[in-house]
Amino acid sequence: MNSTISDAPVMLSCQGLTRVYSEGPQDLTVLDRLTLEVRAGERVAIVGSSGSGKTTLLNLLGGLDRPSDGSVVIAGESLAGLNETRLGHFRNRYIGFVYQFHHLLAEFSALENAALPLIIRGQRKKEAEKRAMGILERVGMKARADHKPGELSGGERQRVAIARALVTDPSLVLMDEPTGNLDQATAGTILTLMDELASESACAFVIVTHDPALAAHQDRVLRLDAGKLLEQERAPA
Ligand SMILES: Nc1ncnc2c1ncn2[C@@H]1O[C@H](COP(=O)(O)OP(=O)(O)OP(=O)(O)O)[C@@H](O)[C@H]1O
Repeated sequence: MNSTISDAPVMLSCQGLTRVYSEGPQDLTVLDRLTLEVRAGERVAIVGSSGSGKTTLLNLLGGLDRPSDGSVVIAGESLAGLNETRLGHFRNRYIGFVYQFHHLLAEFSALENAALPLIIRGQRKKEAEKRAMGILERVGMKARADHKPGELSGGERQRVAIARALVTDPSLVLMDEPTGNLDQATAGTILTLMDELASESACAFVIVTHDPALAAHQDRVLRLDAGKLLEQERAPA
């Protein structure tokens, strides 16, 4: 970790984080007293085999699911203390999500989709769309801004979802395979944008990925194994 990041405030902290699924015939402990700390401006990749619990972890970090035990604290706020309404406001204010299924609204244009978090926050449409257009330009989607998701390719939809996640200037961005649908050149554009945001606005990133190149590009790589996160040794450059 470079010294600027190690001095930065903690943006995300998990202590004793545990998730047990009790729906089946046997309890399944997917996360087992896991610890995680991510600082402002830091980008952390989470890797691990299929079924190791990466999506489960991401859902807990984003407050989309509640832990069986332990805490998630983001920007000093413990998610356990927030009811669903306040959690919704908190998410809109602090967290950007990029999920594999990007959940763009089919009847809205790329621009309207990207502007939506700002509209929800109460910003005027014109201002929201101006800001959204700026981000769409940075992900190479300005020329397609008027198109609806059904008229876009998978990679283009992914870029709109990334623009939507970043439009609010969030403190923490949670990403699940963000470059999964993208060719190398477009993935490179997204990586550059993430680098810029991490340094410009001290945004913290937690990125779940199977892509070794994407993982290696981040400040730290953590492997999820047997319910815990282990620091992964880096290959020498
Ligand atoms: N709602 C649920 N109820 C019961 N078990 C679940 C539930 N969600 C996930 N699991 C189980 O928890 C384990 C972890 O699942 P999870 O989706 O978090 O893994 P993952 O690391 O994201 O996998 P992949 O890389 O394949 O997406 C799996 O064994 C899965 O079957």
